[in-house]
Amino acid sequence: MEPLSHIDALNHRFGIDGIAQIVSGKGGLPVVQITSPAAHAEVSLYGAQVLSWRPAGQEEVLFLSKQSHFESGKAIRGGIPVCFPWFRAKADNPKAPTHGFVRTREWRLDSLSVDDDGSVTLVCLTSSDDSTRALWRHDFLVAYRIRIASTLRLELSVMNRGTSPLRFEEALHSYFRVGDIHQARVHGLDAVTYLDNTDGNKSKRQDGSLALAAPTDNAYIDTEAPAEILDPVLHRRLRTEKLHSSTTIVWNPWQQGAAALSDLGNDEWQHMLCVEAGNILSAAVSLAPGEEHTMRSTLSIHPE
Ligand SMILES: O=P(O)(O)OC[C@H]1O[C@H](O)[C@H](O)[C@@H](O)[C@@H]1O
Repeated sequence: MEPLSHIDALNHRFGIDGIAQIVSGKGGLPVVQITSPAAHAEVSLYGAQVLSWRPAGQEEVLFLSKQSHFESGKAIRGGIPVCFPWFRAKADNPKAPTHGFVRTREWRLDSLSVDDDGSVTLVCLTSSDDSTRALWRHDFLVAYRIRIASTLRLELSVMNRGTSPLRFEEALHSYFRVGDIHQARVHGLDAVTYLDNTDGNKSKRQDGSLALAAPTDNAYIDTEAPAEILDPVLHRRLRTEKLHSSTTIVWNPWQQGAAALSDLGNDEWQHMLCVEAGNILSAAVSLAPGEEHTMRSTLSIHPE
């Protein structure tokens, strides 16, 4: 008998008839496709990256670039990349991959199940090996629990499996689809201090809701509160709630930044907005040997 292909073997072990199957996605990367009465979703095992989430009766919530690479060694532009164990460039090694190494490696699918309430949960794992130790010397296990329903709940758990303390940054780098970036507003950050990465990380204070009008790369600090994107064009409000995340990053490269990104189409920046749950910069997380930290982000969509 012929050995099963990687995708067939995953399906054989984890597929759920009529609800979840593993398919060969773009570039041959394995993708878990979920179709339940509550939502449709796609999760790439490469990066454990949610690429699509469409609650029943709603339009697609996430932005995915039409020009994205789908290729081993390159990041997928869009959906919800997982950034770990550093965010942006690695402070002591500018040659290391930006946002860490877990978004450019295939994760292991650990379980796929339907819960009593009809929601579908998958758990993906990744852990230290020689290739990660070459970039970051620590021993770790990351478990990512993705619960797909009319809300999308993401829980990223990091465990220190080594014998010395470790310190890491993390983010769930959500790319949201918006009708028109010029008309979208972010609520929930009023009076919050942020570090403006387009201006040497100068400390500034948000006054009222955020309307973007230029390249924006802000790290809002000490913010555990929910944020909402109001989208008058798509007539919806996207709410992001979080737990054990004290940084909210808001990013849009604007026209000039987008022009420098080969994996983003010319006008696509007008239809995306990143509002990310994270712990970065001085909010990096420290774990003693054996300790574990879980950050949660819950997304929901509401008509306006
Ligand atoms: O191009 P990438 O490596 O995916 O990063 C895209 C962006 O991600 C985050 O939002 C950072 O705050 C930005 O500084 C960065 O430019």
